[in-house]
Amino acid sequence: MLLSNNDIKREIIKTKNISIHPLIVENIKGSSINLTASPHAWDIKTKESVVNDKKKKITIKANSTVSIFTQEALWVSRRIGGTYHPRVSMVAKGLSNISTTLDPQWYGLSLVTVSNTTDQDIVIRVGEAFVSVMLYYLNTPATKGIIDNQASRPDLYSKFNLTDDDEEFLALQWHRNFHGILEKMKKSESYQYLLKDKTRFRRSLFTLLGHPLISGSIGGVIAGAIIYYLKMN
Ligand SMILES: Nc1ccn([C@H]2C[C@H](O)[C@@H](COP(=O)(O)OP(=O)(O)OP(=O)(O)O)O2)c(=O)n1
Repeated sequence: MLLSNNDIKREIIKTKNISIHPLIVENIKGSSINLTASPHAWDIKTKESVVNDKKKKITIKANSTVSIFTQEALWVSRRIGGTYHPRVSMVAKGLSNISTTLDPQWYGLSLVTVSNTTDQDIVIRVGEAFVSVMLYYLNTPATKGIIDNQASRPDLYSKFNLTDDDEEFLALQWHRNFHGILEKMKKSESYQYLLKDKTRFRRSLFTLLGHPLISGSIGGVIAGAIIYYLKMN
């Protein structure tokens, strides 16, 4: 089942299935969450950084491909999986599709690779939302402990020529473990803001009654009560 904005917000508040830091509430859309570009990005051919000196712009040269780290680190539990998609506004500029997967139990930054299919350079601003993640509840939880990849993908970024800044950021511990992401998120103003508003994201009684297990149980209790009443008379 695809998560709506209310599902995502509710899960973030509960901290049992999703954590994200930094949490930008405006980037939670109807049925996805947008992730933003960090100042850590490289051309996959030259291996060099494609971020300008002021750390404000990422330039994707004509017909080239770059890997960009998201600013956000994400953790999902065994009950959630996801898919990465480009934003329509990015595709309209001539950037390629991004169709990759988010495994249950993943934690870390995302390294998103995107190609410029045009013969003109394309700029992504640092902090600009450039990829959407759609999240799904899994029918049954994935097997505990199966995580194929290391947090924030050192297997992939170690191939690039990292600047001092890149090295410093990628060595930070908070985005490399589940607790670090959770603790940072919980202390953030945006999390506190969501928390204050939490009653808005609770499942309504109507939605809960629609759940097969709950409606079945209520039906059973009512049927039992009727049978008991009829027997007594
Ligand atoms: N654009 C993306 C998509 C996913 N991931 C993270 C989250 C995923 O849970 C994890 C693993 O994704 P894949 O399994 O697709 O990675 P690989 O291509 O390395 O495959 P495999 O795990 O089979 O080696 O990488 C990422 O950093 N950037």
